Order: sequence, then C-alpha cells, then structure tokens
Amino acid sequence: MWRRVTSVSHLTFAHKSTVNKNACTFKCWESFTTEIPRKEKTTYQRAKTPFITFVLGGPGSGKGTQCMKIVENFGFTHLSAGELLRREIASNSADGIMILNTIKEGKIVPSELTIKLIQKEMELSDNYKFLIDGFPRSEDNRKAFEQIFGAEPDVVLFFDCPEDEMVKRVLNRNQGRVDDNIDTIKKRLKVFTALNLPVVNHYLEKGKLYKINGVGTVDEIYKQVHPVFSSFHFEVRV
Ligand SMILES: Nc1ncnc2c1ncn2[C@@H]1O[C@H](COP(=O)(O)OP(=O)(O)O)[C@@H](O)[C@H]1O
Ligand SMILES: Nc1ccn([C@H]2C[C@H](O)[C@@H](COP(=O)(O)OP(=O)(O)O)O2)c(=O)n1
Ligand SMILES: [Mg+2]
Repeated sequence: MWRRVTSVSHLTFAHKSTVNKNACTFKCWESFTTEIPRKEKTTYQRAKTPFITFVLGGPGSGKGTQCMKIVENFGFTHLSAGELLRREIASNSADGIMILNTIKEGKIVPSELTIKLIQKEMELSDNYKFLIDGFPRSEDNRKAFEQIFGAEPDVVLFFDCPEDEMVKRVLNRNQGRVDDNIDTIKKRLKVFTALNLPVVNHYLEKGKLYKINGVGTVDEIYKQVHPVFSSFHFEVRV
C-alpha cells in the first residue's frame, strides 16, 4: 500500500543512469496503497547501466533480511558494507585493527576505505543491479561515493523501525558480532540519529526515498518492498 506524502519534483541533478534523468517523480513514498507509479519501460539490462539501490535503516531494522528477499525475487547483487568490513577484519589486512576498533565503538569507518571495498565488489560482478546495504551511513559516506562514482543511487530504501524493536532484534541476532551488545548498540543508535538521518532527509528531498514501515513480519514488510522494484519492470524470478 503506497501513498504520496510530499510534493512532486523533477530530478535535475547529474545522474549516471539516463533512465531516471529529468523524470517526474515524487519526493517520498510511504506504504499505504499498492499502487505506486509505473516507471517507463526501462532498458537497464540491455544498457548494463548499474542500477544502484542504497538500503538504509538503523541497526536491526531488517536491511539484510529484506535484501535477501530482493535478491531472490529480482536477482540483485547484495553488497553489505558491514559484511565487507567484517571480511576485511577477518583477512588480517593492514586496516583490519582500525576497522575492528571503529566498529566496536559503534563509529563509522573512513568513507574511502568502505567505498574501495564496495567498488572492488562491483567491478568483480557481472551483474548490473546492486543493493548497497548499510551505506551511506553519513553525509561524508554519501558525498565521497558521489564524488568517486560520479553517480547517485536510483532508489533509496529506508527501513523505519522504533529503537526498542531494533535493540531487541540486535540482541537476539546471535551472529557473534562484536558490535551486537547493549553498550555498542546504544552508541550505534546515537550515531544513526546524528549521521544517518541527514542522509535519509537528503534523499527524501531528492525524491528518491522509499520509506518502509520496518515493523511486522518479514513477509509483511517485504510486501511494501516488492512494488518498489516491480515498478522498474525488472524480471521477477518465479
Ligand atoms: N520483521 C522482522 N521481525 C522480527 N525479526 C526480524 C525481522 N526482520 C529481521 N529480523 C531479525 O532481526 C535481526 C536483525 O535483522 P537484520 O536483517 O540483520 O537487520 P539489519 O541488517 O538492518 O541490522 C536478525 O536476527 C533478523 O533475523
Ligand atoms: N557504511 C558503513 C557501514 C558499516 N560500517 C560499520 C559501522 C557499523 O556499525 C558496522 C556494522 O554495519 P552493518 O551494516 O553490518 O550493521 P547492521 O546490519 O545495521 O546491524 O560496520 C561503517 O563504518 N560504514
Ligand atoms: Mg545488516
């Protein structure tokens, strides 16, 4: 269910993909009715233009879980910034200790480092559809990405979830993560409010934000997510 919650605007900024350029779009869509605007038939696959989705939301808001369903249904490649950083720690790379200490403190790793890891994965992939999960987490992340890639995302999903629900989920996550403890979670929530919400507001103003109610069962939440992508006429897997 979707409804328009803010005014109409034209996208006039520089964009790598020509498909959405100057397209008339709405500032923000919030789940309310299943009717969301049908995008014109796209040529993403033929053109191999990267289709970039940023997946935002606080810790435990369900980003990774919903990304798995988008991958299953629409064949995206899922790049979790946090997962790439954890892999870097595990590989004992030169930056590993710094990344570990940053994550333990609930802080944000320097943008250039995270972007380098994302970029490497994108270059290794044959796919053109990417979910970049947990990125950008700050205005600095966002600006550095735009500068390095010379592109903006096509879609930004934002999983809106109350803090108490996020804390409950993170404490039950059981993945042995160094940052899934109450002290670090409190710090991460503060960092989320201070640094990530400005990014959310930026994309709201740009007309790219799809705000998803992150409370409910996984399937209930995915029912709000699916129409965002079907509106782009990607092939749906059966
Ligand atoms: N809708 C939901 N209801 C209850 N638990 C959920 C829901 N979605 C995800 N979870 C669980 O909550 C935890 C955090 O989800 P996750 O997808 O890892 O969130 P994020 O990537 O935003 O931190 C995981 O253990 C996951 O299985
Ligand atoms: N863009 C990013 C993404 C994650 N990080 C660091 C800081 C985050 O607290 C941790 C974990 O991120 P991750 O996205 O895996 O966390 P959640 O799935 O939201 O619980 O990684 C970062 O520094 N910069
Ligand atoms: Mg995650």
